[in-house]
Parts: sequence; C-alpha cells; structure tokens
Amino acid sequence: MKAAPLLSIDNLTGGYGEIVIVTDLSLALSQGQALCVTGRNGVGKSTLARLVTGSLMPASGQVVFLGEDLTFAPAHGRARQGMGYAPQEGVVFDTLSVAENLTLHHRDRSLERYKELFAMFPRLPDRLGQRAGTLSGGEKKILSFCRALAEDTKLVILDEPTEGVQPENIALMAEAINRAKDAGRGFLIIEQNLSLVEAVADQAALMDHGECIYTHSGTINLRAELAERLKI
Ligand SMILES: Nc1ncnc2c1ncn2[C@@H]1O[C@H](COP(=O)(O)OP(=O)(O)OP(=O)(O)O)[C@@H](O)[C@H]1O
Repeated sequence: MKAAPLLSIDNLTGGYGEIVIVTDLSLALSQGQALCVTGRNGVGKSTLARLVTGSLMPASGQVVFLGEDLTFAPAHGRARQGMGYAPQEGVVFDTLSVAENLTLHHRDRSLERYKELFAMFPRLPDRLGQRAGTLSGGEKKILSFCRALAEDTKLVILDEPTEGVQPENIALMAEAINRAKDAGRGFLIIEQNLSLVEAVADQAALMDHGECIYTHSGTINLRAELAERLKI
C-alpha cells in the first residue's frame, strides 16, 4: 500500500481579496522528499506558500497535512502540527540580537539545537551578540534558514532561501536539507536558484500565472528541463 503523502495540495485557488493569484493548483509531497516550486517573478510562488502555511486563506481547494485537512486552520495551528516555515521576507527581528532571533520561540533559550548548523555556518555563532539588523541580506537568510531547520518539524517550507546567499553557502544549505531529508523530513521549497533545486529536489513544479504548468519527478534531466522552460 502506498504511504499517504506528507502534504497534499488539491485544486488550491486563492489570492488577495477579489484578486485570484493561485488557480486550481495540485501538488503532493512524500516524507523524506523535497518538492521545489520554481517560476519567474510574480507568478504566485510566495502566494502558494502563504496559502499552504495559513498566512492566507484559500478561496477553494484543500491543504491536507499528515492526513488532516488543514485548509482553513490558522497558521499557528499548522505550525503546532509540524509545519515549519521560513517566509521570503520579514524573517528577522532587526532590533534583537542574533541569539535572541534564534531562541525567542523557545522557553529554554538554548542554542544547543543549532550545534550542527553552527558548524556549517560559522559566521552565525560568531555574531550571536550582534543586532540582527546589522547582518547582510544573505546572513539574514541563513539565520532564517537555520531557525527553520533546527525546529523538530516534519515539513519545512522555505520561500527563496538562497536569495542573496553566496554559492558556497547555498551548497551548504543543500547539504543541510539533504541530511534532514535522510532523517525523514519533507521540504516544500520555493526557489529560483536551479543549483539548489538540482541539489535537493525529488520533484519540481514550474508555475506560471498562478498555475502549475509543468511537473518533473526524479532527478534525471531535472535542471535542463526547468532551464529550457524558464529560458535561462
Ligand atoms: N499582499 C498582496 N496584496 C495584493 N497582491 C499581492 C500581495 N502580495 C503579492 N501580490 C501579487 O500577487 C502576485 C504574485 O506574487 P507572489 O509574491 O506570490 O509571486 P512570486 O512568484 O513569489 O514572485 P517573486 O519570485 O518575485 O517573489 C503579484 O502580482 C503580486 O503583486
């Protein structure tokens, strides 16, 4: 018997008020796999992430996580069920220190859970006392990435994690994602950087005008097929 998907997005439609952005979109993701959603600017990728995480409520369709219909569940409810999310923007509290940003959602304020990630991204532990607002854009992205990865969630949703991040750190992000996949965690990653997509994706979806216009399963020819359709 085939295992139920970790996440199932069925005929999802939604947007902002009367404006429909995502149209009738269906995708599914299994445990231990990464599904990367790519596409040009403004096609609705972040809106999809918001609809899945509950920062935006859909007009129709379903979001089923671990067999439970969470379509209209509040964002905090989904997080409690094990859906981690690093949004594209507004990820870091500028006036708090790096350490505070990493621990503010934990009563124990322990940095122990970051041990492995700190070894991979040593600039972060070097800046624990520094105000997060002074970090570069790429460093903020790494902070947000580490915070999402360090949580014990079954699913991690990352929106453009590599924006402004240099190539060697993108390769390390891929390594961290692949380790987490091996531990059984699933990833829904909104990403335009095909190096990351190629390094982690088990499947990819290409969006255009709010619709999914192409899906690719498996790693064979993944990058070439996406690049051809994106004309890059
Ligand atoms: N809060 C909002 N209110 C109204 N329209 C919005 C809002 N946020 C985004 N949009 C619109 O929705 C459309 C899709 O935006 P979205 O951010 O989902 O695209 P994207 O594919 O993630 O783009 P990018 O790659 O540039 O981040 C755009 O036309 C955008 O202007």
